[in-house]
Amino acid sequence: MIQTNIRNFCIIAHIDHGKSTLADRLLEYTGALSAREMTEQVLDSMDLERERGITIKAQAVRLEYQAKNGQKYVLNLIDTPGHVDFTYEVSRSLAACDGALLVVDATQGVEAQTIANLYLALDHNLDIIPVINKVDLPSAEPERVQNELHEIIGLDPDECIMASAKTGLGTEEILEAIVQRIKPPQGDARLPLRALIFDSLFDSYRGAIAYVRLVEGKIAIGQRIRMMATGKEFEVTELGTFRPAMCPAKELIAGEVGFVIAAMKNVRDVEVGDTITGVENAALLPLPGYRPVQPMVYCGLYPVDNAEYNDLRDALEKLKLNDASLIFEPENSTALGFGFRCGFLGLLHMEIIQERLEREYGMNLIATAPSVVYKVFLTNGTVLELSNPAELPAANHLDHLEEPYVKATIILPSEFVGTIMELCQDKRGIFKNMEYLTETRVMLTYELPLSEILLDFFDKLKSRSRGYASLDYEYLGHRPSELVKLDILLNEKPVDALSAIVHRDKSYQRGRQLAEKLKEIIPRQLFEVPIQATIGNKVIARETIKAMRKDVLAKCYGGDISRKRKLLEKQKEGKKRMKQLGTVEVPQEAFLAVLKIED
Ligand SMILES: Nc1nc2c(ncn2[C@@H]2O[C@H](COP(=O)(O)OP(=O)(O)OP(=O)(O)O)[C@@H](O)[C@H]2O)c(=O)[nH]1
Repeated sequence: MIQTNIRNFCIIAHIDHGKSTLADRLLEYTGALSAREMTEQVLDSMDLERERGITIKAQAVRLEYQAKNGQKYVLNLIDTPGHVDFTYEVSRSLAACDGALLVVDATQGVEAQTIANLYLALDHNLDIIPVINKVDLPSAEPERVQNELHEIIGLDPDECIMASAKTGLGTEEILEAIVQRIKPPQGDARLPLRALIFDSLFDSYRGAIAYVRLVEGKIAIGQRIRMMATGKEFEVTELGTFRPAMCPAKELIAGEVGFVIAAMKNVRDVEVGDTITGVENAALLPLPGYRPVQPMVYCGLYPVDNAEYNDLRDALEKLKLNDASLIFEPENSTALGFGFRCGFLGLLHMEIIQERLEREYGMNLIATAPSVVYKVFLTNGTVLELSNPAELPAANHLDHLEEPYVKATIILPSEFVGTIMELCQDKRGIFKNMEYLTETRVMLTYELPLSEILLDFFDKLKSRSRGYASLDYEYLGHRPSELVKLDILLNEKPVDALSAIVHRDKSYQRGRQLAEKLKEIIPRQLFEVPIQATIGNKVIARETIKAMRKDVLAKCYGGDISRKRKLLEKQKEGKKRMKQLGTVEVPQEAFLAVLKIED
């Protein structure tokens, strides 16, 4: 019993190559939405996503299409996140599909993320339909892109569909290709239930909602279900499909994509990648590929005003309801007071959470520099996982440290190869491979410490390649590294929130630069403030902030009162983000100074 009239597919594309626009065209063509309703792109639903123009949460929509052969088909489009932070979410969305549209911008060509996601799709055995988009643009070079796809993955140039998501060119051809070239779902509805959770959402009335792909069996309202990884059990209260609004159904069967609601209190009850089975007639094995959430990047978040500590905790708890990958625990810093150490999937995820805390919850925050997770091997044989550099035990207790490494894939025009290789070398990269994709485009593979990528790798990559290089990376594992702790003292007092773990070879240089940078950033105070950088007990750099009488009104010559008020307001604004450390006032940028150091 196989559902021959269903096709489950996703769209793989590099950022800005036109995934959302193409999805809109498909929705419009199949009548899922009228043109008038199409004022906004449907699949990116969070405000922040729209503003940043990226896709964060995977979602799904069901299209109905009458093919040229006269048959009706149900096409489930599963949206995938487009950013390297969300690789695991991407892999779960791909696992829910049988085929993928590979969208490549005809003016840009294949990029690092296209390749990374394409390889993921091939791993999942998806049928690939290459779509060359934006052929309406004068600068489009569809033949070159066709060639690249042929060189890189051996795709037959004749298989490529020329399209413009803007004008609608190629839309029908794409829909026909989905029906003809993507295999129907293979699972049997008579087997015990196995449904893959590929995404989840929190609704304040209904609790957590699971987005599922039924792989085998059936699920019906009233059925008792079990989450195979967590063992939690629930009773199904609502089911249905997305068209794109939620449309209720009595049951879902193998091959279908839809949602399940079962009085689940928060998104941790519905972990992405987990398998739903029945309490009765349970499946023996879960679907492959589940992995618990693993944050890669941590930072400390502290309220500027200590009285807002409880508000911050409430806000984080609310965000966590809807974001299973956000992790936080209380932390105490001598410099910053009470706050939280928060774990994120990557830098973008971190920025999004910070921005939401500030915008949606009105928090005024100090964020410390992001850190990776180090493995600390102590002389007594214990191993610690450490995400806060300030907590590194003293050197005499340390046997050695390990830091996370990633495999980085960089695609760039060949003229920039020299400068980018130099950059990778400088970031402690280990060269692995260089491959010409075409005459003018090169793919470089390096192994790099994740901490170097967090620093400023991406910005430097972009500036050195005039924006043309693209980067993707995946976690390889932890490796031993010669790391030391760099401390900063302000006014003779160590500031724990400014401590950093750095490579021994770079520690002196980093200490000097950090002291210089802090001198620039920290405003003059009423007294002289020494800044010292130390490793162990050794001072490796020293700067002094000269004393100054702060008298902003002096500039006004006692004249215009409105101007005076303006200046005072401005000064108040400037103060907001200041944190009083002992007797010294330190602005937010100081805690991120370590990220902004120029080589
Ligand atoms: N001229 C032209 N512009 C297009 C076409 N398709 C998309 N665009 C434009 O390209 C930009 C990026 O398109 P999106 O659909 O937002 O890209 P995306 O791949 O969904 O981006 P992410 O959501 O970040 O992954 C938008 O400004 C679109 O209007 C096309 O076929 N022709």
